[in-house]
Amino acid sequence: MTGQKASNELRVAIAGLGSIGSKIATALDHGIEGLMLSAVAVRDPAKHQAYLGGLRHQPQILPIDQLGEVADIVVECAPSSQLRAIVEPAVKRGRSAVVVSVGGLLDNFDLIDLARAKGGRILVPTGALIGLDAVNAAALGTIHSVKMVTRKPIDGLRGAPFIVQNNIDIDNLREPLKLFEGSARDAAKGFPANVNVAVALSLAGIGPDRTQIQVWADPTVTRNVHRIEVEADSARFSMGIENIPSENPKTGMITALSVIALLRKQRATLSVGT
Ligand SMILES: NC(=O)C1=CN([C@@H]2O[C@H](COP(=O)(O)OP(=O)(O)OC[C@H]3O[C@@H](n4cnc5c(N)ncnc54)[C@H](OP(=O)(O)O)[C@@H]3O)[C@@H](O)[C@H]2O)C=CC1
Ligand SMILES: O=C([O-])CC(=O)C(=O)O
Repeated sequence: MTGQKASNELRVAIAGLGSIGSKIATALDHGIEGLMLSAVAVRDPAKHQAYLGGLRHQPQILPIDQLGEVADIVVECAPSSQLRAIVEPAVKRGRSAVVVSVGGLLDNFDLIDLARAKGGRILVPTGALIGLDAVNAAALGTIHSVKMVTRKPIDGLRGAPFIVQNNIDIDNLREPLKLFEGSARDAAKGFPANVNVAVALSLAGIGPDRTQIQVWADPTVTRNVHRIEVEADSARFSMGIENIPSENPKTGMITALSVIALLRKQRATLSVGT
C-alpha cells in the first residue's frame, strides 16, 4: 500500500536505514500522531528490500538529496560524511532537518545560516545523552564549565580515526585507558562516530571549544557511559547515562528513541519537557 498524506499530516523522510533510521521508520509506519513516513534514502536498496517490504505503507525510495522534495522533515541517520548532502537540499527548500550526526555540523556550520535564510530549521535531538534541556536553560545565564567523561567498551571504539592514526592497540587492554582529553571539537575529529553526544552538549551550552571531554576505552564496561558535570551561575548539576549498545556497538539504543520522541512532539497534543 502506498502511504497517502492526510490533509495536515507532516511528511517525514529518513536518510539511512541503519540502527537508528530503521527504528524511526518502523515507529512512523506503526503510527505517530500527525506524521507519516513519505520517503527513505539508502545506499543499497537491495539490502533493505525485505525490511521495506514489511512496512505497512511503502515510502518512496529516493536519492538523499531529493528527500526534501517530498518531506516537511528530513531525518539524517547516515554517516557524518553524508550530512551536507542530506541537510543542504532540505533546508534550501525551507524544510526541517533532524541531525543525529551532530559532530558533522561543526564542519558545516554555514548550513545554519542557509536554513535561517531559507526558512528551514536544524533540530538536534538529545540523542544518546540526557539533560540538554537543563544545559539550554543554564546557557541563558552563565555557564562556567562543562566537563564530560565518556567510557566505551572496545567494540564501541574500534576504527576511530584517533586510534588508527596514533596506532593505539585497544584490543588487548585489561584496564581502562584514557585515549583523549580536550575540546568537543577536537574529540569529534578524532572520534566522529563516538562523541556526537559531546557536540550536542556543546551546542546546547558553551560551544565546542570550551566543552571539555575525556574519552576512555574501558574493557570493564558493557555500556556506552557518559558522565557530565555542569557549573553555572544558576545551578550546578551532574548527569550520567549508561547506554545499552544497539546492533551498531557505537550507537546506544536510546538514540533512535530520542528522535522518535522529538518527532512525536511535533504534533502531540500534550508535550512534556523542553
Ligand atoms: N546524536 C547522537 O546521540 C548519536 C548519533 N549517532 C550517529 O548517528 C549516525 C547513524 O548511526 P547508526 O544508525 O548507528 O549508523 P549505521 O551504520 O547503523 O547506519 C548508517 C546508515 O547510513 C546508510 N548510508 C551510508 N551511506 C549512505 C548514503 N550515501 N546514502 C544513504 N544512506 C547511506 C547506511 O547504509 P547501508 O545500510 O547500506 O550500509 C546505513 O543504513 C552516525 O553518524 C552516528 O555516529 C550515533 C549515536 C548517537
Ligand atoms: O555519541 C555518540 O555518537 C554515541 C554514543 O556515545 C552513545 O550512543 O552512547
